[in-house]
Amino acid sequence: MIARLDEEERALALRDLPEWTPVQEPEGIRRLFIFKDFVGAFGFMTKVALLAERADHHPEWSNVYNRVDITLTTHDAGGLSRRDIDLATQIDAIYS
Ligand SMILES: C[C@H](O)[C@H](O)[C@H]1CNC2=NC(N)=NC(=O)C2=N1
Repeated sequence: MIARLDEEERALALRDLPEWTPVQEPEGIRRLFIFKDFVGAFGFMTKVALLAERADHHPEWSNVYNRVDITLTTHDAGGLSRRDIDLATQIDAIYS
């Protein structure tokens, strides 16, 4: 069972993820990614999907044309966990 981060752990982890915004219901973090066009957005989604499957940790996301809106939360923990932080870090690396 993966643990939900407490307030202090969450604050510390989010220092290194300045582009991600804390959200509630579900408790998690959210970031909007913008691309030149749909091909850019979908190529990014393909890479994230492979990462997510490898980590057995999956994003809640939506795509409209060149925009990808991602929320990371851990259903098994009922909130934000280390898995979300790890996946967000990997997603940022793909985007940059
Ligand atoms: C059985 C499987 O390992 C679990 O359901 C995994 C899969 N992917 C998951 N993804 C996310 N975001 N949260 C989870 O709790 C989760 N659990």
